[in-house]
Amino acid sequence: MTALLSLQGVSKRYGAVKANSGIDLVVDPGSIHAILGENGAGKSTLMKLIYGVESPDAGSILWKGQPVTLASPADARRLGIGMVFQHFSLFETLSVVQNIALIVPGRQADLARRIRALGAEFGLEVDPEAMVHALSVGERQRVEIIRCLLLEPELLILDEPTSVLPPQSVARLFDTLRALQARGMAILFISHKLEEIKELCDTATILRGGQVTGRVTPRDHSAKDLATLMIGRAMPPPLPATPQAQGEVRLELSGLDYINDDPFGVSLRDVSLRLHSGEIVGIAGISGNGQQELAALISGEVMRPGDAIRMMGRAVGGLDAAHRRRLGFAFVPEERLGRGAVPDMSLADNALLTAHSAGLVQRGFIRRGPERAYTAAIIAAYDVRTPGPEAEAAALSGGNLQKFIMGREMMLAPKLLLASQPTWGVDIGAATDIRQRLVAMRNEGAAILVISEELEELFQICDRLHVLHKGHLSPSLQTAATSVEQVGSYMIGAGA
Ligand SMILES: Nc1ncnc2c1ncn2[C@@H]1O[C@H](COP(=O)(O)OP(=O)(O)OP(=O)(O)O)[C@@H](O)[C@H]1O
Repeated sequence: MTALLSLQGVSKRYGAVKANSGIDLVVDPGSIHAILGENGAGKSTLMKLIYGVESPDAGSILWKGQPVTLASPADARRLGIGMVFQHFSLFETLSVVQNIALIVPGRQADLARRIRALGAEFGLEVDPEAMVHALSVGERQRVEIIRCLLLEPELLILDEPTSVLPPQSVARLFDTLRALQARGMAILFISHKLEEIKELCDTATILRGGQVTGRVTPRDHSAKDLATLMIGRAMPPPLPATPQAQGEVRLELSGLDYINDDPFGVSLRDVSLRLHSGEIVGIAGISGNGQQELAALISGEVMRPGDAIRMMGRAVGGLDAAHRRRLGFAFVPEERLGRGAVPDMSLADNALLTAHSAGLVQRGFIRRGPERAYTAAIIAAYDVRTPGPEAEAAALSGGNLQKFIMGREMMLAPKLLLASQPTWGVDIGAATDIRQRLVAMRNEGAAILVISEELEELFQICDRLHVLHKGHLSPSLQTAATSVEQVGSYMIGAGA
């Protein structure tokens, strides 16, 4: 059988960083092939070379046995290669169908019909007329996947497609991918979720430090084995949460109502919760059920004067984000690039954005030395793989940028931390580390609110859980006394 795609000795460097070196890869038609590796191992770079976003410095790429030069994604698409990116590439001010029409030929009315049909067939429902800015991360990803499928590729590259999908959608997506495979499509699948890889993929290529370090059949290995192969060492054991006496209330929402004037947004109804010092409370739920709105109201991105939101004992509804931070609040937003970090600014300047109170500014001037030292400390403590504080945020791999943003906020030792999707895109070793640090902060008395779609994560670190569904918050559930099934039924609005 001629390989659909083969790479021979492919290398790519960015300055001093060898992102890929001497990579050999063979992708057969109709196979689902995983690319495994820790954050910064070079997975995304490799996919960019295959999709024509970047050109290799050395080596060759063969498509159906013929050498090809992929000078742009348009070249790759012409051959039959489609890609869904980890960072979304949709225009916020256009509707779903308008975005798709930029790449997929056809009249908008026909496209809208096909979008609905594909959505229904593959469990990727999305309203073709919805404006992208009003969509949740999960919905945006659905749009990206649909856009690719409409072009009927022979090779589909998926860069962490499941990281924002709820469990039910992951199962449906896998059914979709198997159906596509049965029609002969090959799939390159990047994920940090090893159980998913074992379930879905026929073969896996493991990268470490930009080189291929192994080729395995994932089904024949335990997730623990795969993790060890990937990170080159054994995983640390989880840190148990020590029981805590309940401390003071650090965040209190009482009957919070929020009428969203965006017709595609979610309104919040009568949301109440209390978060004490020394506890981690999780907000579970499928994305697009009010998580963005809740985070915006708590962080101060959206202000609503009144008494419904209290932080550290003060009504903060009318205070802006900077003011809330001065009370000891820190925030990790869901979107890393854009909200979490300014892409074309250095890491040092990105650190300054929220850490200026940590002695980095004097009489209005930035103190470059302390700024650099502070950033270097984040990089070291959180194992952020980057050349240093001067690197641009956009040059970091997705997981490393997430580690940096989490580190930046946790280094502030806040009294109250709100973290949305704290380990999104982070490899299993680093995710374990971030969760351990959250538990350690809690053990030292911080109050932590975690918004996550990963139930496993929430069950692992939270003392209590609430579930958000269509803007309603479930009652508080003690993690030790609830079950995945009970939380799952709240997630789909079926109550307890
Ligand atoms: N545009 C760029 N400029 C400079 N360095 C880059 C650029 N893109 C990637 N790199 C570097 O190349 C290396 C590989 O990054 P890549 O994004 O391919 O990793 P990854 O395996 O996909 O990681 P993740 O799991 O975190 O997404 C990293 O050290 C990264 O910092």
